[in-house]
Amino acid sequence: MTQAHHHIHPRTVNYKTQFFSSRMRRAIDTDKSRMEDFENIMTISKETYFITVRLLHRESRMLLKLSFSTAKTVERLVACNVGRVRWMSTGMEKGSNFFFRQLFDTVSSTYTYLLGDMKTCEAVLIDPVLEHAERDAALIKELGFNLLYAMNTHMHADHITGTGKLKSLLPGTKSVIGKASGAQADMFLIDGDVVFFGCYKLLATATPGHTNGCLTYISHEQGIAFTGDTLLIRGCGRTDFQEGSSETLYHSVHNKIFTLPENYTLYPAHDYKGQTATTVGEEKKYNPRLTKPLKKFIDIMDKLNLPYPKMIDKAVPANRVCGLY
Ligand SMILES: N[C@@H](CCC(=O)N[C@@H](CSS)C(=O)NCC(=O)O)C(=O)O
Repeated sequence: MTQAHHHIHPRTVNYKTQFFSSRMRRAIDTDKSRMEDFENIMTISKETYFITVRLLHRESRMLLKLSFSTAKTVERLVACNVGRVRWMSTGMEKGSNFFFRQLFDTVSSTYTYLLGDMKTCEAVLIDPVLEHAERDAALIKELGFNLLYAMNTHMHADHITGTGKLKSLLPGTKSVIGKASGAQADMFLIDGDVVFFGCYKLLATATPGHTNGCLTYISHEQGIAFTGDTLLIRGCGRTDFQEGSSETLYHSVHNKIFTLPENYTLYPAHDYKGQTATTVGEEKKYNPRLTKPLKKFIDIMDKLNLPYPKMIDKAVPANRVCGLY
């Protein structure tokens, strides 16, 4: 199922709407007299309403941000400083059963992400690296997770995926990749597919350009997205091999990533400068490539002149079978 998101301009909202849970209503009612100025931003998909309400606390000048969905899967209370919009969390606040861990490979500068439901113990791993399969499996076991899926954002060229090895270390794990990647796996995703783990889910969104099969995995509940090599922090994936196309990548980013709410945190597959995450708002403002018009972007990409990844001749054939699925 494909989810289309439309942004409705902020407008006054009746906070007594039936969409609020009693817990949330109580929280607002308790301090009602001190709340001034509220607005809401609504994101509507086919099945869910995501509503963010901003309430300004008159005395402390704190901005309370309440995000929730009518699907009742999420209720977040995020406090941030007025003006600075410093998010305290991305849905990983106290009380949530959402588990998130960013892991790193220093050789290929690859990030691997472990996500889990701490209540049901179901987990997924995004973009594992072969050389760290044992580390990842040990962590998963230690934390008591049951790894459902070893997922790839795309067919990597700079390292061999850890998927195959993880399947043998953690029997029952299924390999997952985009159908358009042309790779072999246990499960193939197309745009709009949803992967479930416990009570959480990831929406697979096609973002081709670096490769044909590139997917961005979005968690609307947590306000986070895993962009693979499509969008890097202040950069983007190269487009000079596999099925690379600068024009396609540009449209993927502008239509599928930059249309997400600006406070969504983005987690890339790589960073070469020691940065760990970014946001949609930051990249829309500061990405030195993707803030440019299409023609200029293509010109920048044509002139990148990057050396081929050292592992490409080994990695691509191995990843065609997901490191043996
Ligand atoms: N030096 C590394 C490869 C670096 C590289 O080419 N990274 C890719 C993503 S992995 S295919 C990329 O798209 N980089 C874009 C950029 O602007 O850096 C190696 O030899 O493995």
